[in-house]
Amino acid sequence: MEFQINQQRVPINLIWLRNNCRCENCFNDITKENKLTETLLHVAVKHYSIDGNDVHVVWNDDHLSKYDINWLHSQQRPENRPNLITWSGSEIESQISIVESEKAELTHDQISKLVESILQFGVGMVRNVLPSTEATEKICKHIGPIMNTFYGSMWEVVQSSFSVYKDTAYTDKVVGVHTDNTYAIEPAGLMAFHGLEPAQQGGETVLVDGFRAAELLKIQNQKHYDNLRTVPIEWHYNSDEFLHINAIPIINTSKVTGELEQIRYNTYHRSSRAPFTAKSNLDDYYASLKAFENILHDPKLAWNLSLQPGTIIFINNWRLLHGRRQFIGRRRLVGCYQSMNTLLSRGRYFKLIK
Ligand SMILES: C[N+](C)(C)CCCC[C@H](N)C(=O)O
Ligand SMILES: O=C(O)CCC(=O)C(=O)O
Repeated sequence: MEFQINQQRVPINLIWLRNNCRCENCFNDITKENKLTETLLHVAVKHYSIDGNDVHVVWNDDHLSKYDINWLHSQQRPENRPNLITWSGSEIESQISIVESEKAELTHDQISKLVESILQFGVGMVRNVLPSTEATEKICKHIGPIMNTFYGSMWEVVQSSFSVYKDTAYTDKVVGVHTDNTYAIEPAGLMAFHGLEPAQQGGETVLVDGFRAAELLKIQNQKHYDNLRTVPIEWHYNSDEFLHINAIPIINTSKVTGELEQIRYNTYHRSSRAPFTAKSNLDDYYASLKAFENILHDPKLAWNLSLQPGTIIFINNWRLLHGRRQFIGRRRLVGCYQSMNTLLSRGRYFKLIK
């Protein structure tokens, strides 16, 4: 049905409209929960009227509904998120938000700026933080709850943990750019790193914008892009009692908007199972994978930085790939994972997403 609203003809589905009535019998305005326990299908409008910003509807069963015009419009489209700005290399350093904390406290505006930077660029920083796990945790909790995984909640990257996790991250070797938890059903959305004890030599961090890499792949060869977007590939984490396996494509787009949503790439955790595509397509798939890796490893895309005590870097683990150079001597990072739900919820709280 089309409603004539402010000289505009606005197409509205009546079943949607009736099942989203906001009156006190249909909707709990305290809990924001629907009260209708099943979908009402056989609905018809007896008549409707417009009074300023309100649309009044009388339904065929004489039920009365009132809707705000702006709300009606807003519910016909996906939520708006800050414009994604993709980047290559260290150009990004001057664009991201770097907020200065005071005694591991952040103001409302500082947290909003940090979350906006992470939503836009995939990265943000907090400086002037006491070089301790406790101060790091306090800052991270300003964004929201910390994820507790088999690595623990606040975790550290030190070589002494290798015997538990048996993962290259817990060595002094180079770790190529990757996203974490590719083997998980839901990878951590946000990673915080605080370099409490930089190595004597080496250990620098490398960041790559995976969305920029995916954009470049799509421009270079749509078939390569489609291969990585459609073919599930199996990832695993296999260490004593930690046995995680999941098969998900490398490039994942939103089912609502079609926009890039998640990059999952970690060559260390790619399992031995063949990618889930026709055997006849496997050679092409590996050519697509190689083309993407060539882009990921292009020095022009890399932002090389050194994590120093006092600065926490927050990265969107669904978008940015991180890695590190090999190092000599003792090196200790602390940090945590936080969920994508937490990051996006904070974006809504600060009205960055609406
Ligand atoms: C970040 N933290 C120290 C907890 C884990 C380090 C290992 C991450 C693992 N290689 C993965 O790709 O998920
Ligand atoms: O050691 C680092 O800088 C990062 C290690 C790593 O890749 C990780 O913890 O996921």
